[in-house]
Amino acid sequence: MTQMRLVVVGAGGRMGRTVIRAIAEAPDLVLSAAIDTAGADTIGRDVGELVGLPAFGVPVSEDALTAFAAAEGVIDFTIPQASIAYAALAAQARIAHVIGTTGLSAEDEAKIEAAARHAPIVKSGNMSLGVNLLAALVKRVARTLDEDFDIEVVEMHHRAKIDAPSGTALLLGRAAAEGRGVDLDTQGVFTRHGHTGARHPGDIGFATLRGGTVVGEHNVIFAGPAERIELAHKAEDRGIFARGAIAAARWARGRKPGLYSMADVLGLSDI
Ligand SMILES: NC(=O)C1=CN([C@@H]2O[C@H](COP(=O)(O)OP(=O)(O)OC[C@H]3O[C@@H](n4cnc5c(N)ncnc54)[C@H](OP(=O)(O)O)[C@@H]3O)[C@@H](O)[C@H]2O)C=CC1
Ligand SMILES: O=C(O)C1=N[C@H](C(=O)O)C[C@H](O)C1
Repeated sequence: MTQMRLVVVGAGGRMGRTVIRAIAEAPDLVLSAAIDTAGADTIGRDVGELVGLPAFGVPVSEDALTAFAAAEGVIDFTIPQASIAYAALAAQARIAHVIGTTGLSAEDEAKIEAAARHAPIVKSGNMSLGVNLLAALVKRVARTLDEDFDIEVVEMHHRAKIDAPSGTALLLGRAAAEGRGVDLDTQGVFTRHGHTGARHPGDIGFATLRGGTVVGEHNVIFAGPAERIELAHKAEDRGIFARGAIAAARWARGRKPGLYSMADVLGLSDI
C-alpha cells in the first residue's frame, strides 16, 4: 500500500507538534500539510523546524481546503469551533478525520455527526490504549456493583487546559453510566459548593484539578460500604495520544462514512 498522506491541523499546538513528530517516525505515513490558525506566527515556518527536527520542506499553511483535497486523512487536536469547521471540510473532501479535541457542546457533536454521514470520523476524548482499556474495565465494574457503590471521577491536568471536566473524565463517566444502565446527563454531578446536602444515591460525581505540567491523570472511584475500588490511568507523555490518533487514521483509511470511537479502532466496543 502507498504511504498515507496526512494533514495535521493545530500544527503549532502541544498535540499538533507531538503528532507531527510521530508521523515523521512512521515509514507508512507522510505529512502532506500542516495547518495552523490563520495569521498565527507559525504560518510559513518549516514544519520540521517547528517541531525540532531537520527541515521537511513543508511550510505551515492556513489553507486547509487545498491541503484536504490532496490528503487521505486529517488529525485534529484543536478547539471545538475549528474541529466542526474541519469536519465539514473533511466531509467535502471525503477523507478520514480523527478528532481528539475536547470540550465540544451538544450542538458541536450534532454537526460532527452530520459530517460523519459523508466521511469516516474517529472521535475520542482520549486516544490512548490505556484509557480506552480503562473505560472498558470501568463499564464492567459498574455493571457488577449497585448503587451502594458511589462513583466519583477525579482528574488532573496541566494549568493550560481550557475545558473541564476533561474529555477523558466524561468518557469514563459515560462508561460507568452505561455499565450501570443509567444516563450520565441526569446522573452526572459536575460542581459541588456550599451546603450541598448529602450525596444522592446513583450520582456520578466529577472533580477537576488543574496545575503545573501534568499530562493527564484520571481516577474512577467506586466507594462502597467499608471498601473502595479505584481504577486509574496516568499519562506520562503526549506520545500515547499521538500514537492512538495515528492508529485511528490508519484504521479509518478507505472505511465507509460513519462516526467511530477509539473502542472501535481497538476492538473494545463489545466489552
Ligand atoms: N483525545 C485525546 O487523546 C487528547 C485530546 N486533547 C485535546 O486536544 C485539544 C488540543 O490540546 P493541546 O494540543 O494541548 O492544545 P493547544 O492549545 O496546545 O493546541 C491547540 C492548537 O490548535 C490551534 N488552533 C486553534 N484554532 C485553529 C484553527 N481554526 N485551525 C488550525 N489550528 C487551530 C491553536 O492555535 P492558536 O493557539 O494559534 O490559536 C493551537 O496551536 C484540546 O481540546 C485537548 O483537550 C489533548 C490531548 C489528548
Ligand atoms: O488537554 C489535555 O492535555 C488533554 N485532554 C484530553 C482530555 O480532555 O481528556 C486528553 C488528555 O487527558 C490530555
